[in-house]
Amino acid sequence: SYETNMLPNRTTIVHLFEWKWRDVADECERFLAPKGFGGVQISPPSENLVIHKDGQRPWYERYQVMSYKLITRSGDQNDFLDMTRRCNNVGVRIYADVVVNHMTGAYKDNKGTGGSTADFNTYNYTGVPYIEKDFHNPHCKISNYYDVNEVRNCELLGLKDLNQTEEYVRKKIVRYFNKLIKLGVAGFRIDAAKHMWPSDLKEIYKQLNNLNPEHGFVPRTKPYIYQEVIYNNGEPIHPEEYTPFGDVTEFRVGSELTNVFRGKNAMKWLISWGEHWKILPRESALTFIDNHDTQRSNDVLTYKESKAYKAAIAFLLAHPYGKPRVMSSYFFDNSEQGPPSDGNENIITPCINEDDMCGNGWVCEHRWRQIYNMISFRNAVSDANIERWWDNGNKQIAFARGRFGFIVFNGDNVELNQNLQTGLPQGRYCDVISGKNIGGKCSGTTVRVDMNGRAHFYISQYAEDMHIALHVGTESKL
Ligand SMILES: O=C(NCCCOc1c(-c2ccc(O)c(O)c2)oc2cc(O)cc(O)c2c1=O)[C@@H]1CCCN1C(=O)/C=C/c1ccc(O)c(O)c1
Repeated sequence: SYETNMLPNRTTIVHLFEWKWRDVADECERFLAPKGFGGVQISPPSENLVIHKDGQRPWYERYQVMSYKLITRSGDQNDFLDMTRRCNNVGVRIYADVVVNHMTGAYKDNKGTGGSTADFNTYNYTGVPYIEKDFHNPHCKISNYYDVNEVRNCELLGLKDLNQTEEYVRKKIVRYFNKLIKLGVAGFRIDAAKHMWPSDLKEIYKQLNNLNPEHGFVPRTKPYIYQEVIYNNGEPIHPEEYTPFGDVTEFRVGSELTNVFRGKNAMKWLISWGEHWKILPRESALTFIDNHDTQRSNDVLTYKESKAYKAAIAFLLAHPYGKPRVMSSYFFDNSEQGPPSDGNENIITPCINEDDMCGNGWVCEHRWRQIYNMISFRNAVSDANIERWWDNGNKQIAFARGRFGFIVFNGDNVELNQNLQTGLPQGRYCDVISGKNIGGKCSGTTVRVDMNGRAHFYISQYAEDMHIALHVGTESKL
């Protein structure tokens, strides 16, 4: 299993999708560090093609690479270093989303966010430089996901497919990764890893430098690598091909938990959550409910179904399986819509309202009390086992994490009214879902645990949230 390089009592990554580097740095200092977040996944920092579609900049332009220059709408190399310095200073790590499977598709304009140009027809990318020999030949498009050679050697959607088996291409990619390592990142999200040969990736990772001790990393620390491998039932390419040299994004967590928290599958089955559900071994799994891509399909829960979404996230964070990442989005009503921007196509800075939530187009799920309070729950319970599982045989469940935390869910269409054994030390606790401990008083529900660890729980089927969570950290225990 792979070390995430987060500080000891931090556990969770937040994906600040499309945020600017200066805004990430501000968020690290004013919110993420105080709330105990472990790290930030940032959008691809490499120069991308400027795409105009229906009068807007579609979000996926950032996955069409023009060069490895650190110039995007999120900022330039100086902004990047400012972000890593300030975030690492407060113990929040930076994980870069890196796109090295391909360059761009063919497009009517050929301008990059850093001014680089390219001739797509002759596969000539002057900003790197790459020329035709650096791409897979003969050129072909992926049409059959059951042909492993096609998936690796052909173009995804016409995106020019680099040949990572070629020494020159490997060198360019290694140099790009090592530049980011020198600039203080803690690791990488390898975009479209499924479309690259495992042997090539393994060879590339072997040439990566250790993390930069100037950013607070212990000398000789390896970057944390998690690889995007979307597994669809029956496809010949399996995530296990990639786990010998890095972690893998476990998409099935999002789809399975969506089924349960949308009520399609009884919650009681979650007693066996984990490898028993035919998902990756927990030490290799980067887990999430939704990501920037899947949140645009209707296949998984997102901020748009907020009650079920908050409960699914709470379960993800309360359960020891995997290394979780939470999504932080901007509002969108069409699937190609890019981030909130001004009249000059500049991404606008999220504004923070007096209720600590974001405004001007940003959802900022990570600032929802029901979500950030579960980050500190996960930190507080650390690696304690699941104990004292209870369920009503259907859609009401509860479980403890050792003697450090306890969580109850009511997904039924009847009230939950139970006296349960929590295993927690005697005392009064604030439910961190309905409120928080403010100066020794609970702004939401207060739960008394008696000397035998028992407590009474009531959750109406009409309640704003379907769950209650308690833990021994100061956010909860009075
Ligand atoms: O309809 C679309 N795409 C076809 C279906 C999604 O296929 C894509 C997959 C993909 C999807 C499913 C798979 O099983 C798979 O092996 C690959 O990975 C990508 C990775 C990229 O770096 C850039 C891309 O354009 C894609 C992509 O289009 C729209 C319009 C173009 C971009 N796009 C999108 O929907 C963009 C999606 C996208 C972008 C970045 C990602 O990291 C990602 O996972 C998906």
